Amino acid sequence: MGKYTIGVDYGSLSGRAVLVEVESGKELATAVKEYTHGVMDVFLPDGQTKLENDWALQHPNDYLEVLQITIPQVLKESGVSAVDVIGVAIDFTACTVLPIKDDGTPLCMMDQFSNHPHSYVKLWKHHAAQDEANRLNEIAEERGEDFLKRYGGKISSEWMIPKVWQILNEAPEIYEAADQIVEATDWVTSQLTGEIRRSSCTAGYKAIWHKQDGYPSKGFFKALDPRLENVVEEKLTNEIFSIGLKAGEITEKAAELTGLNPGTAVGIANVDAHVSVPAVGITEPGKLLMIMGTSTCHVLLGEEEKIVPGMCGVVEDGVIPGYMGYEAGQSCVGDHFEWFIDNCVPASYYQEAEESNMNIHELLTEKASRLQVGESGLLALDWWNGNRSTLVDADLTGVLIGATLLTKTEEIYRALIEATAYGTRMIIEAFRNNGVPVNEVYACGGIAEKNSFMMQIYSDVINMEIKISESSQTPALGSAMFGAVAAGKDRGGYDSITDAAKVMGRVKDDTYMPINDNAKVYEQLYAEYEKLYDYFGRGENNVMKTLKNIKKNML
Ligand SMILES: Nc1ncnc2c1ncn2[C@@H]1O[C@H](COP(=O)(O)OP(=O)(O)O)[C@@H](O)[C@H]1O
Ligand SMILES: O=C(CO)[C@H](O)[C@H](O)COP(=O)(O)O
Repeated sequence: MGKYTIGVDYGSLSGRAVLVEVESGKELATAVKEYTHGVMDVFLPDGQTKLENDWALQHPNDYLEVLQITIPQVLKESGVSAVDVIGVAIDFTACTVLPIKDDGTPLCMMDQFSNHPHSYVKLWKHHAAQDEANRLNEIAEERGEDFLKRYGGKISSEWMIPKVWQILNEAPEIYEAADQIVEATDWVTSQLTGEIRRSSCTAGYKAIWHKQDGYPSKGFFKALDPRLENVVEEKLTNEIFSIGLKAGEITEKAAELTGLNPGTAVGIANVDAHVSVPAVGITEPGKLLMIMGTSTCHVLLGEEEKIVPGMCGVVEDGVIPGYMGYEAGQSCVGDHFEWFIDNCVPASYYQEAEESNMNIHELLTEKASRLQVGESGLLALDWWNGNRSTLVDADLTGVLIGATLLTKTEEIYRALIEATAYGTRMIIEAFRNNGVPVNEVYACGGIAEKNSFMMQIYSDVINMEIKISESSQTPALGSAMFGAVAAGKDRGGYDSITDAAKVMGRVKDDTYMPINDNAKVYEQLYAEYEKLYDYFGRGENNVMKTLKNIKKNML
């Protein structure tokens, strides 16, 4: 009898489940549920409580709806009986965090807090804790804190401690009422198993936890704010579980919600980017995976703990047990194009797209692909949502240089694509220059799947071959693999993620190869990008921050 495993991937706008055959890695069914509340960045669900600039919240009930709708749907669509599903695991955007009570109830789902913005889930791209991040980085630097090096020299405002501190600063009553502040991936997993077991992946990359040293010292937290001295014991926990372990089993309550059998193995939770690595078959150093969607994450394995300025983090066992897992990223990739189509594309283009039976991205891509490299005379910086790597500064903003009265919409679209490719090259060079080899490049995610023109640009800009994931649901497949590992070989799964990757992870036969002539021109353009990057990003011209301050004072 065949055995099956389910992975659920929670993205920025929707959750997707995939049901996979364990012995072949074949995906039998997929189901998607858009979040009912989407991303809340203007109002709370009451439609009245206004959110400030740089906020991005979600509703935890949307995550439970994903389980309730997609899991029964993949079971039904595949015709697989729940008895034959041996494991399940999830992955999530991160750092996406929420305050909860000890029994798992999110504060925002309690009447007294439902109108309080700080009681909701803070999505990874909630950037309103930048002040806290800045202060944290200053204090850590003054104290010579060793951990800073492991996070590329700076802790991002997207990560756990700045977000926790923001809650404490702006809503001490919420901080006080929370028994724990937890990553959404660990919370949803606890809704399946009945117990919170925090993952080494989320703790390591997002909460400054280290396998040998644990969290930063009490002295450090006290230096941030005396009220934070015991934050680990009071709101986090010292007990961290390695990815690849079993988090528990499906409870009776979770069985009712999902249609799975009680007792089904549940894997320790993962992050969407990291979980994708084994799903493309990577289990060794030197192979960088780009997970390209709303944002892009770059994940890479290494043998040793090297210090790479501006990376997001290096975590032992953070991706594949036995290796150092490196992460870097760009906070705005798909979002870059989304902003453009929402704000800068004339109605005539939409009309043309409709007449040509294309979506607007496809039309703009098609028009942009008719241009020669360098023909538009444009160059952009990809910082519309700040810069995660290598500058770690959410206060940086976008730049477009070279526009004239003749500049066309598709030229700007192409310049924005190119900007994200230059940003990726900057990251690859940072790894290489600091002793972490990048010998091969892989890509997965919505953009790697949907936009081959963009992938060709990336190949030309980085001047390397790019291999593409075979799965269109790579993170969900990775989670399904971790579900099979949680079940273990005795129950029909695998004993390690490396074993699972050998069978279940794969890439397409067709790859992108750099086009020499294009690569030569991109070399010149990249040199100009590098100059702008340093000029605006490293303090020579702080105009972006000055403008932000003026804007803040006007609000
Ligand atoms: N053809 C396309 N070319 C470039 N970007 C696209 C295209 N289609 C969608 N996008 C962008 O991709 C992002 C969604 O990526 P996806 O991987 O599906 O989601 P997520 O990152 O939330 O997992 C959106 O920001 C959207 O603007
Ligand atoms: O920080 C991350 C992972 O560490 C991701 O950028 C975040 O999870 C969002 O992912 P996506 O672009 O797929 O929505």
